[in-house]
Amino acid sequence: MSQAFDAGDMLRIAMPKGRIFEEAVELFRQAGYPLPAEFDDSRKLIVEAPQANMVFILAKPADVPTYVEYGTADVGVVGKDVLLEEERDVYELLDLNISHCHLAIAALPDWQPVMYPKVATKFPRLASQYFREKGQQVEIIKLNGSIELAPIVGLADRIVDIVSTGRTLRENGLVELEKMMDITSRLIANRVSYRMKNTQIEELIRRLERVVKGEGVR
Ligand SMILES: Nc1ncnc2c1ncn2[C@@H]1O[C@H](COP(=O)(O)OP(=O)(O)OP(=O)(O)O)[C@@H](O)[C@H]1O
Ligand SMILES: O=P(O)(O)OC[C@H]1O[C@H](OP(=O)(O)OP(=O)(O)O)[C@H](O)[C@@H]1O
Repeated sequence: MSQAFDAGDMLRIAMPKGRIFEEAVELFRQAGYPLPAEFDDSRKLIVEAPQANMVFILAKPADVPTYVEYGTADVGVVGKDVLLEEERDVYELLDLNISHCHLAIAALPDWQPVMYPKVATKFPRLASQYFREKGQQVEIIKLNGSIELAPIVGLADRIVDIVSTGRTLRENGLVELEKMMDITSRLIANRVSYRMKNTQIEELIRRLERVVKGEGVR
């Protein structure tokens, strides 16, 4: 493997680009880790925060558990939805209580029960497991985004997708049929890093936990 990425003794943190990013950066700052202004407006994918002794790997949300499982990152921040879908071998350390949303089943208001409903989703594993546990046979259609489109254009009878404000469902004329689970973002760790960098990681958990609980740092 290439040695191009040498983080020294800095803690390597996989951060999801996208909507979790800002909240997670704010959380780390509140926890007393000085993150450079570069974070707020940059296209760089590796950002060092020397004063915090951290280096951040900015990845696609769905790839964060992969970087952590393979030990390219020591810890990572990821939505519980992605964590369950990816089924990576990592430790889940802390509920960060950010990026609140829920996973739901939705459809057009005039939906009809059919024998083998087609279900479009970005979360094929989670959706399959959910319907299997309910004893319902469905056909899962994996999509990569704009899931709400599927019932409108006739690709699927139902969708399994993230709902936050409900605006996307509303504006596309869909209704929520069933809430599947609440989702927040989690701190995860590589199993070996958790042992080898235990002091650093435990300190990170302790500081983040205090912010999450609203107790402030120290
Ligand atoms: N509308 C939302 N409101 C709040 N949190 C959300 C919302 N949608 C998704 N999330 C949470 O944020 C995480 C990242 O979502 P985001 O939309 O940034 O990425 P994505 O759409 O999964 O990735 P990509 O940009 O690669 O398509 C999700 O895994 C989920 O936990
Ligand atoms: O309830 P709301 O507040 O409207 O948020 C829900 C929407 O947000 C997410 O989509 P995202 O913006 O990530 O786009 P995507 O369809 O490309 O995944 C999710 O997949 C819903 O479409």
